[in-house]
Amino acid sequence: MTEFSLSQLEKTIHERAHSGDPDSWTAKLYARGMGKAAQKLGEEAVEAVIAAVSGDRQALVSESADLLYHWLVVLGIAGVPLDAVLEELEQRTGRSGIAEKASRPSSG
Ligand SMILES: N=c1c2ncn([C@@H]3O[C@H](COP(=O)(O)OP(=O)(O)OP(=O)(O)O)[C@@H](O)[C@H]3O)c2ncn1[C@@H]1O[C@H](COP(=O)(O)O)[C@@H](O)[C@H]1O
Repeated sequence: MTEFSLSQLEKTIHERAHSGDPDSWTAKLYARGMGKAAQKLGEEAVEAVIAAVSGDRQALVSESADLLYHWLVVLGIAGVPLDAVLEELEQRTGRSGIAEKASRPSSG
């Protein structure tokens, strides 16, 4: 199990975005703005879908990494912290009733 976390990547993205390093892909994406970053997010999502339906496990791993990176860039440009998304997901675990339904004995 890796120690790496999305929270760590979010911090790296924030640092690189404001680094002024001309070799930084993150800084370039931030400079090009939300339109380009969102386009890249969409492209990576499509590539992940293609990998999934074609059964290419290694490509799915790689495209998923690209997808998560570009998703964090889009969140960063939008000024939405990763924590806001995690809190939303956390709330849904209580709101959906899925856990309650799963623990309820079947009536049939
Ligand atoms: N996880 C990533 C990551 N995943 C993908 N990419 C980059 O995303 C780009 C997407 O590749 P594409 O071939 O789709 O894009 P392209 O064809 O070059 O671009 P367009 O023609 O679409 O404009 C590549 O340049 C990849 O290097 C990433 N760039 C950076 N990171 C992380 O961000 C950190 C900081 O990176 P820099 O900002 O480059 O220092 C790195 O240490 C990594 O942890």
